Amino acid sequence: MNISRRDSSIHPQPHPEPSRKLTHSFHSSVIMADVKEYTYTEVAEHTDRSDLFMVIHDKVYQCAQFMDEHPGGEEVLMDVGGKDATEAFEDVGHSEEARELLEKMFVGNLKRGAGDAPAKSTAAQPSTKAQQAGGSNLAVIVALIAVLAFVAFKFTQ
Ligand code: HEM
Repeated sequence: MNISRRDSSIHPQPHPEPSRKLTHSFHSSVIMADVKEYTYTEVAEHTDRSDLFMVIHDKVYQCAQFMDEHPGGEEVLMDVGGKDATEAFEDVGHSEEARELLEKMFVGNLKRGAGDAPAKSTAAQPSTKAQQAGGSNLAVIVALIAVLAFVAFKFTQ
């Protein structure tokens, strides 16, 4: 009798805190596992008006239900069906509202293979920044020339 009571004190019940943490991490991994991954080859199989996938910023969207509603028309969506539409989508300068609509069409993430082209978003960003930097450099040069011309003009008088 006494021995069994002493046994239970040697092996106390586990503290509730770590077990709660374990449950939490278990749930997060279940949520992560729920997000489907598509290869480019899989995305390219969905090009029908009634089943149209497109990739924007490495996320895959099912746009079939949106064809009639798109303010830019269905043709532009058909053109990028089964492809990476990041450039086309960003070139138009879509609003925040358009980006919120995208969330409802999300079906999974793009799984980029070794032979696949790199993300268009990352390829486009440096050139845009370089262009912006080039533009501001030009402004500085023009301002310098204006100041030098003004100083030269003052000297000649
Ligand atoms: C599923 C992805 C897309 C969604 C959710 C979407 C959503 C929208 C929305 C809400 C507008 C109204 C203006 C705005 O709020 O920005 C719009 C306009 C437009 N979209 Fe899209 N769009 C998508 C993909 C595309 C693609 C791939 C193109 C290709 C070029 C495109 C071309 C246009 C054009 C040209 C307009 C302007 C229409 C006008 O003002 O006459 N969109 N889009």
